[in-house]
Amino acid sequence: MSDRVTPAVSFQGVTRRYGSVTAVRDANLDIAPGEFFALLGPSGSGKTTLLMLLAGFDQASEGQVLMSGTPISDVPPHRRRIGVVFQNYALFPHMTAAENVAYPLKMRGVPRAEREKRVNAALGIVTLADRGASYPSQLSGGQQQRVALARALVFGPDVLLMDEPLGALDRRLRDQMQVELKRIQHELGVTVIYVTHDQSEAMAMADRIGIMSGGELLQVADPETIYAEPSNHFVARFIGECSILRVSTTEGGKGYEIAGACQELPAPSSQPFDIVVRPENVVVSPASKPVQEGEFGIPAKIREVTYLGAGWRVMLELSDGQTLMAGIPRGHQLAGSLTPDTNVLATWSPDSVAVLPTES
Ligand SMILES: Nc1ncnc2c1ncn2[C@@H]1O[C@H](COP(=O)(O)OP(=O)(O)OP(=O)(O)O)[C@@H](O)[C@H]1O
Repeated sequence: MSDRVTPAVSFQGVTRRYGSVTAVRDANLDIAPGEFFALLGPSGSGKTTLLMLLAGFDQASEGQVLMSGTPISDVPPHRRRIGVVFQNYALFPHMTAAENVAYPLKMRGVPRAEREKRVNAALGIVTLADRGASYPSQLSGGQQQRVALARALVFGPDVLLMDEPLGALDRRLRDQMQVELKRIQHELGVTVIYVTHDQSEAMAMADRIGIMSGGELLQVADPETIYAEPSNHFVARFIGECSILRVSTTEGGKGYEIAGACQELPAPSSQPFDIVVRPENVVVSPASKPVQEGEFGIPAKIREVTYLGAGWRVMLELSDGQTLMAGIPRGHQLAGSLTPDTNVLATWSPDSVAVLPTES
């Protein structure tokens, strides 16, 4: 993010404790205006707590939260210019869609004529202009979530917080809504902070992702960087599939060795280290194939084969017992002979792996 732009949202040294539980620990994070930021992590990692602190439904134990450079601890939730959408829509069942959307405006004392204009515009944005008179029970899950979104957007918030907003929808509808949400965000230029535990959703939608575990922000980066250069084992495993292999350097430090296979390749100075290998970067060849210059090659044995439709996922075992996952596309020369106990050669380009410090 550019240094010149005042962040729409900043968390500065934010910690939140509940008795002996530290829900968020020393969070430091700047989110740019108009950014789509995903908070991704397993259940209980502190994602919702961060949102609640920003929305004003909770107070930090330490540190401060700023919006557009101004600390907001004394600003009540309804004055923070933040819209919130949760997984369970939280629509009022006795109000029509239009009345639901009008509610925040009514609370803010917006006159009737202006209210109607804005409600129609908000329902138009979520492509429900013709359903204003419907009650929530007459709408599908996806439509109800659109109404909730219109209600969060109707007063023109600077920041939109979404906590697992698509969690209750089936896969197909979720994919559609992802595209829709991106369109709306683009159209309005609103800053979005989006909580999810679904890594593919975060990858598909976010400009940047913050990975949380145990109350800590482990890595904040764009999706490509998180995938290609995870900062530790947890991030590597949480985002996509991978194998993490223990590596040692060869004598003289001129190369590295995995399960007895050596290659003259540049190695990091801290030893030993691990590498993260993504299955799509592993090429599986007949065992007799020689290793080409510039690639890392290692003999392996097929342990398990899983058919995925578009190809196969194979689990390979190295001579020291480490496992390596590889993707085999349809039409691959070994497609017909992918059987357990077959000896193969696994190769990859050293550029395609991430290097990580060893973790015990
Ligand atoms: N009001 C509270 N009182 C006590 N502990 C709480 C409270 N709110 C959250 N916690 C604890 O703080 C930790 C973080 O919770 P949080 O809801 O922020 O996680 P999350 O990542 O949003 O999880 P999920 O994906 O399940 O919603 C958890 O251990 C939770 O039990």
